[in-house]
Amino acid sequence: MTAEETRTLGARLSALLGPGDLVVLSGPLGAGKTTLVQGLAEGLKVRGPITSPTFVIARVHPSLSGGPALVHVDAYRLGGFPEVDDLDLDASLEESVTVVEWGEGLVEGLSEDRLEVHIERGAEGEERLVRLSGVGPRWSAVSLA
Ligand SMILES: Nc1ncnc2c1ncn2[C@@H]1O[C@H](COP(=O)(O)OP(=O)(O)OP(=O)(O)O)[C@@H](O)[C@H]1O
Ligand SMILES: [Mg+2]
Repeated sequence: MTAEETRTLGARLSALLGPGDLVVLSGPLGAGKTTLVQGLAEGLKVRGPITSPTFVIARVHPSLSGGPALVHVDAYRLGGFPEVDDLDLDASLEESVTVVEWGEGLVEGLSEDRLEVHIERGAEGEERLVRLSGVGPRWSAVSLA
């Protein structure tokens, strides 16, 4: 899968997402997490650009189409719970789609429901393995195939 195809996957996934949803992205450095968020942003029609934050850890991308905003968080530099709490993600959670890179083990407390997306690099250059799993009642009846 190319980076463009990862973006397309993100755009397709965005069709499943609405206000209140939490997406937790995991996978090693350079796996394609931010690339997938770029696709989500396209699909959600929010204001870009989606970048890998250097200093800013959470960025709000307002909708251009009257839909929910995208809150993009990169928790890579966050040390743990106190810092996550400082971001006040719960304040925007209900009306936004919240997507957290490196959020595993940090943000599960925000919501009983979450969509987990794990991206692994394959053996060759652009190869990627993407695993989706929904947690909680919100996702129990949603087909992710
Ligand atoms: N199939 C693919 N899917 C996604 N990215 C790919 C793919 N093939 C190649 N790439 C390239 O790999 C890089 C992925 O970078 P990206 O910033 O999306 O990763 P990341 O998981 O967010 O990294 P970080 O952990 O540093 O945040 C990009 O340069 C992208 O062009
Ligand atoms: Mg990234």
